[in-house]
Amino acid sequence: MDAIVKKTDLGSAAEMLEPVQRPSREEAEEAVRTLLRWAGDDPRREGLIETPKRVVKAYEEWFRGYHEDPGKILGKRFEDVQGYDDMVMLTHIDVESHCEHHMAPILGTACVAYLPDRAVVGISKIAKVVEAFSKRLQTQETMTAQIADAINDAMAPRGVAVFVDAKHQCMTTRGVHHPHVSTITTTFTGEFKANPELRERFMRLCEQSKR
Ligand SMILES: Nc1nc2c(ncn2[C@@H]2O[C@H](COP(=O)(O)OP(=O)(O)OP(=O)(O)O)[C@@H](O)[C@H]2O)c(=O)[nH]1
Ligand SMILES: [Zn+2]
Repeated sequence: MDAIVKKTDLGSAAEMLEPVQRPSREEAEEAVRTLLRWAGDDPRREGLIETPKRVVKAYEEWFRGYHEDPGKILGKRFEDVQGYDDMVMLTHIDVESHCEHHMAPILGTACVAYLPDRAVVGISKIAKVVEAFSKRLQTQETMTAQIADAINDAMAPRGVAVFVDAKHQCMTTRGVHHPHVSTITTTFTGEFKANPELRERFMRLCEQSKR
């Protein structure tokens, strides 16, 4: 029987390991040359000469979330909102991530809502938090939970709701080849978790915004 790998096991195992050393840019480019040879091509041919450099630059963009701190992003709050205490919700937040199993793109959208407790944050910061977690190697479940946790920890709102709908290219372009499958994940905290009506309102607004 296959072993069940729990995140907690991985966490404690990872804690015992030496911290990973970030390779130099040259080493990263050399790794790309190795993969090009593995794919069956010749990294010395003209069209591929600059490819390692471009791939490493693309990685900086796709994985920049490792260098972003969601707590800091959400650090500035506004209290002068005339007592507004209803849901603040963002829809159609683009999600461009990569799966941690195959490093293949995960493409979709997110809806995020929170119930403020006195203070709100600049709405762009919510989109930035989604980016900070999506620009990493992810599973959709982890990313969804991390977005909710970060908002919860930084703002202590009365509740957070996160909905992610995405396509995994490791499933659509390879493996099982199901090109139309979408994966939906949700995380609810606080009042969203406790109150089904509130949760349904969030889900309805999410669905409506997709039409
Ligand atoms: N739970 C979860 N699974 C994911 C996610 N992204 C990809 N996967 C799945 O992770 C699994 C990895 O499975 P493995 O059996 O280790 O690898 P594999 O043989 O390449 O899997 P196949 O994709 O089925 O060919 C696959 O079932 C993927 O569909 C994700 O965000 N969440
Ligand atoms: Zn995958």
